[in-house]
Amino acid sequence: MQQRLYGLIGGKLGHSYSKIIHEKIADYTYELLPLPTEAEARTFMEKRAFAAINVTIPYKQFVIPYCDVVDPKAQSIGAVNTIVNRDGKLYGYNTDYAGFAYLAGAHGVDFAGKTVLILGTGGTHSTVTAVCRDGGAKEILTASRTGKGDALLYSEAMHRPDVQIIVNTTPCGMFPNVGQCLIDPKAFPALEAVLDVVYNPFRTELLLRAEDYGVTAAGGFEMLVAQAVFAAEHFTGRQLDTAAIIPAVSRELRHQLANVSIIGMPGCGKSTVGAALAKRLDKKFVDLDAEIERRTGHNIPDIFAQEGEDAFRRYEADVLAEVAKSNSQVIACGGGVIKSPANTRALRQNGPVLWVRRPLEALATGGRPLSKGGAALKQLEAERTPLYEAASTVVLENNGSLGEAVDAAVKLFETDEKL
Ligand SMILES: Nc1ncnc2c1ncn2[C@@H]1O[C@H](COP(=O)(O)OP(=O)(O)O)[C@@H](O)[C@H]1O
Ligand SMILES: O=C(O)C1=C[C@@H](OP(=O)(O)O)[C@@H](O)[C@H](O)C1
Ligand SMILES: [Mg+2]
Repeated sequence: MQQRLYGLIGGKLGHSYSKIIHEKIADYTYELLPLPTEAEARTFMEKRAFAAINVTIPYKQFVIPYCDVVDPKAQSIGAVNTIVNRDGKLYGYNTDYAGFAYLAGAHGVDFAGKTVLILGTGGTHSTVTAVCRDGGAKEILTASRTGKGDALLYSEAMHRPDVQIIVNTTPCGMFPNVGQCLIDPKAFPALEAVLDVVYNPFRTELLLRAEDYGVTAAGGFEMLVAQAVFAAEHFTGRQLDTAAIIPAVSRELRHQLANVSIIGMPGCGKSTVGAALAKRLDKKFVDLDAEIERRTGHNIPDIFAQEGEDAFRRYEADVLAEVAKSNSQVIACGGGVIKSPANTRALRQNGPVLWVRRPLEALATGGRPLSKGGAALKQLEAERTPLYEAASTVVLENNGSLGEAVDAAVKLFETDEKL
């Protein structure tokens, strides 16, 4: 019997971060245990050959009858995500509940007296409903694709101007199908906050739009870490300093996974600083212009000369959409990337956007179709400054040596709390 087995069961576990998270907080080895079919899940649960497991889609309901004792909260929600084997008896808990409550609390979202709209009717819907209800929500509305039962259609939900908090529990906007969302936050005049249980990307399209609209927006990453920390307490039977551990682990992992995107005027040093920064942060370096040249088989001046700027912008948007979904990269963009709002959202979805500023007279101009120098460059700068300002989250003044610029960029990233 493998009584020391700790891990995660679920249908497909390809991109799970649970192993990394658990091994940061506890000293057991944590295995990813994919069980593609229900027959395999049944055999696994019947054998009980594990010390403790987490459970994910599609088995959170399925495992309940195998538990000898089910925590009342998990029972009423109808989902178990944590099972501990104590002397052959299985104890089931739901730490997603506390994980979601943590996420809301960490962002100052209080459900008391509020009208909440929950998107989706799947597994996480009942967990989120329980947190909202226990938190004293005034009214809880649900929207779904079919509008079956008590649910509204998404189109109907858009006509509820009383909605103050929106929670997405669907996989819409999740990697690899980023850039999609079910409703537009702009349709809700009383909106205060949007929470999304999706954690990859860090900011889904729904959250990016909510941020643009000026309301509190938080993704599921801290919920993922929090549910794991609460599960680790059950696994080990020890109380952890959750208030300190959850933010520390979230912060460390976010820094590890985040992209840093670099924007700024053509010739300001994005590619040069970016390549050095990637080495220092141990991230993959992607130069967007080089990637466009690689994928199209043409160099940038030729694309401008033969197909024009509009065609170049389409290549740029397509390549960026693909590149920006992956993690742990430094992405040096071309100077004009900020001309499209969809591009700036793509950059922002997985980390900070660094604006490199360099005096106009110091900008390199060679091989740059739009950098003719003189008055034209000054005009370009005047047009783009507000766009760089709006798209960026941090600013790097590149007016000393290259080494100084790279050191400053590393420091800006390491001290960034808004990743
Ligand atoms: N602080 C700096 N000191 C000296 N040269 C710099 C500095 N920053 C950038 N450069 C130089 O400017 C040129 C343009 O840099 P590059 O990274 O290609 O810019 P971008 O990608 O923004 O167009 C390169 O030759 C680079 O070495
Ligand atoms: O500013 C721009 O519109 C452009 C900047 C260039 O990249 P750099 O900023 O790296 O020179 C390149 O993408 C293209 O020539 C268009
Ligand atoms: Mg460049």
